[in-house]
Amino acid sequence: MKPDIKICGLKTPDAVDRALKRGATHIGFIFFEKSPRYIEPDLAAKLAEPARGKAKIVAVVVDPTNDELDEIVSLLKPDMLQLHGNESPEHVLTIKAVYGLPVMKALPVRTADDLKRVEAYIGIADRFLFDAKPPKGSELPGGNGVSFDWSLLAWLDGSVDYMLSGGLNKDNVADALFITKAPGIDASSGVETAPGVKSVAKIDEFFDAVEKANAPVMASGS
Ligand SMILES: O=C(O)c1ccccc1N[C@@H]1O[C@H](COP(=O)(O)O)[C@@H](O)[C@H]1O
Repeated sequence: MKPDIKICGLKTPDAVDRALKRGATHIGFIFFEKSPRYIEPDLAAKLAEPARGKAKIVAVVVDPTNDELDEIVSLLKPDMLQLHGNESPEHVLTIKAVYGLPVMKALPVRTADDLKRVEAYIGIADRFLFDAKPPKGSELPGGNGVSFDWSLLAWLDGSVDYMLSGGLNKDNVADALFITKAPGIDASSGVETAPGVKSVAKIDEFFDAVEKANAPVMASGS
């Protein structure tokens, strides 16, 4: 089945346009100030306009304060919040109750033990996003361009809805899909020429690779 595809960390109209034209189901904006992909909420709102009703608009936040969320939600009017910090299940519940938006909870993964944290969010998070643990010294909780051992996801109960992220690019996405059968995938630095600089050519190559991975295998004829 064709996975949902999220292109994250968008900052320009041409990158938004290309992601939409290629069939992105989700587009993400990063509201973490230390990130090279950080965008002001009012600019994100303008960029997101062409996506309304076509792709889900995702606000990516990290241990957000109420003031931050108030501003982002009122300006951007996202379809979904991606919580990419250490938000507890209780905090996720509160955020959902206050803003009435679905939440995708990001969890960092390095070992099978890391996936045990899923349980605490079942029935609370609407979806999970599994990302690699940040490398030592990185100031970013996500967007580091590193992958984890995808075979770990075989431990998951099939009912867990998630997006796979972490270093996905045109060269590895077919393997990632083959190994995980992920219901969603998320790419950011893998479609950039430099940190925070999206490339329409790389977005195209990424979608081409996903389409190729999903193409039905034709039986060899006569
Ligand atoms: O991209 C960022 O800078 C970022 C900052 C803070 C939280 C999350 C961030 N990005 C998320 O991480 C995944 C994986 O990124 P990558 O593909 O490994 O570069 C990305 O898709 C965002 O959802």
